[in-house]
Amino acid sequence: MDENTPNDDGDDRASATRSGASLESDAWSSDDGSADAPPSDSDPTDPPDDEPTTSLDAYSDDDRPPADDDGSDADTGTDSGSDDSSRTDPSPEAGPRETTDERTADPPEDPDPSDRDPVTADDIDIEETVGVDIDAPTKSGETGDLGLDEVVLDDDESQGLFDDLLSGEPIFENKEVLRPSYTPHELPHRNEQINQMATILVSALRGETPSNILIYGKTGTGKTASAKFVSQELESTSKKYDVPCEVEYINCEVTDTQYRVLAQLANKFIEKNKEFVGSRVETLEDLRSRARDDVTALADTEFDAVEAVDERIEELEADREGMDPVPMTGWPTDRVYSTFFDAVDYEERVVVIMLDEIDKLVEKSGDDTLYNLSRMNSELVNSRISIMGISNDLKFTDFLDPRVKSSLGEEEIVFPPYDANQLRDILQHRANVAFKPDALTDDVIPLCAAFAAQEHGDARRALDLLRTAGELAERGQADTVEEAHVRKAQDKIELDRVVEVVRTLPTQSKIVLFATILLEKNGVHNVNTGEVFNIYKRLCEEIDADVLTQRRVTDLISELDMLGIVNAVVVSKGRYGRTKEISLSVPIEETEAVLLSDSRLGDIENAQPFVQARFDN
Ligand SMILES: Nc1ncnc2c1ncn2[C@@H]1O[C@H](COP(=O)(O)OP(=O)(O)OP(=O)(O)O)[C@@H](O)[C@H]1O
Repeated sequence: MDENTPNDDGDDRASATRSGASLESDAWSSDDGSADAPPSDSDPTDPPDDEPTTSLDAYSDDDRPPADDDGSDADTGTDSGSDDSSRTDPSPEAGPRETTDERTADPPEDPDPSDRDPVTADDIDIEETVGVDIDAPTKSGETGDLGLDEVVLDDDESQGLFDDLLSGEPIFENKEVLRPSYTPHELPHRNEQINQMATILVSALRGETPSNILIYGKTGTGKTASAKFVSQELESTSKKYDVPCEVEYINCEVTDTQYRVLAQLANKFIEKNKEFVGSRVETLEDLRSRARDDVTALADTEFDAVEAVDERIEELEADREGMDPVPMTGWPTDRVYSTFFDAVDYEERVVVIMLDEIDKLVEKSGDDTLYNLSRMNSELVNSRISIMGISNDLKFTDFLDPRVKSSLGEEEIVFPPYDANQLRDILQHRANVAFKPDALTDDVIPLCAAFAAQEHGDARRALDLLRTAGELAERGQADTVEEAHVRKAQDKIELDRVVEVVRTLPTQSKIVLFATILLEKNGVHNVNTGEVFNIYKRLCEEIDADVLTQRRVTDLISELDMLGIVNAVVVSKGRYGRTKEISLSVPIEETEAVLLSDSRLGDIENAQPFVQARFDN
């Protein structure tokens, strides 16, 4: 679903791109050299922009860790030192001894210059570097004969790197509250859905099997947050009333095969069973020792003699011995299934299995897991299970076996997208905890909410936007977060998304995109498929990649269009038929940098001749 979003945005930008120079006029533009230019135009002296938090940053050649600054100082030092390069000239006239004389002439009182005579050229280099680097004579007022101690002292000075950043009044009170990993205690505008879930799951607290639930809704509509909130409540209430009820959460995007789902569940229950056995054995051992002293300790227990307690302890210990965890690979699936089955049925309990991104599991490995889980209740003796599936793909049940479909969808709950007002409330709740008082100007939250509402009412996006805007303000050492920070944050997040999409493209699509970029960089806008294909072919030959047919390349262009990376419009050329005019919908420099970070495309050292050749044809 996310994939559609860049497409929309891309169209907007594409129209701007298309209004650029015509094919002929800029054909020989002076952009030529820029293919080799560093991708980012960020100012390397601006420390805030250097934070490597965005994926784009990773591709920026301008990013230098602060240590590089020191490095460049060192370079400067060496350069200035090289003014005196004659001193290190190994020619007979300028030997090491002369150098020493020149240097030792500076400090007024050298205790015994003659002692220095045997100094070698190597020694001089070290002194020279140290002298220039740390500027010691001026600082300490001592001689230029510096020891390592001074170097260490100078290091103390570099510890000021973070002082400036720390001294700025921080904007955030608790940034973690805005991160996706934070589970909020309050979920405004989700009361209805939360109550629906609670009404269904309350049967678990009565020892009955709750109906299976399917939760649908677009990304960022609070499905996971609400489901986790309800599970926490369920588990804490079950503890309060001492009812055995547990919730197991599985993210099927990560755990995406039947084997892994069953193994993960089996291991969780094995772990719990071991804990249960451990505490039971402890209690029984205590009982046994009391009963040995006084048999009446067994009154009101299920045991009539100390031997019976012994037997039970032995049984439990044997059980514990047999509780081997399932390895993450290697067992036949039936064995994993039966291990899970035995583990879950070891004790009396009601288990809710929460399968987040359940559509990913079905997509990857079919509906076997769901089938097996949904028929388990008819065979379980002590326990009961119920499935809570969460999906942002409304149609995934179309691929399910009808039996699974009907059993899984006993109850369905839909999470509608948030509108701008709802997002505003959500942001306000979080902002109260996340930011210092008065750190936000009045228009920040409404603007974040409005941007996110345009994108199918995604609360995650709204929170990201608010956090990024805060971070940008903090890095710019601003006192408050302002509208401009939100707009900058919106651009940054959009760019990060583009970078991620481009980075994960298949190589062939990357070559096609690179061909389009090369043309556009040379001022050739609204290129047609044939032109892209010609450059594409040459690039493939250069890096030894398979050359696809023009038809396939046209398909790849359509895919890039669907991802919002290029905009391809079919135009009629009268009697010459129809062709596709392609323009880029993403920022050129950044996209090119991402493409060149691919090891295969990075091999293309100078792409200019390919584009030149196009004009020669
Ligand atoms: N009503 C709400 N109140 C406060 N925070 C919310 C609310 N709804 C969503 N959020 C926050 O938005 C972010 C995304 O929510 P969540 O992960 O629950 O969405 P989702 O619908 O499960 O999305 P996906 O399908 O992509 O997993 C989380 O950080 C969550 O805390």
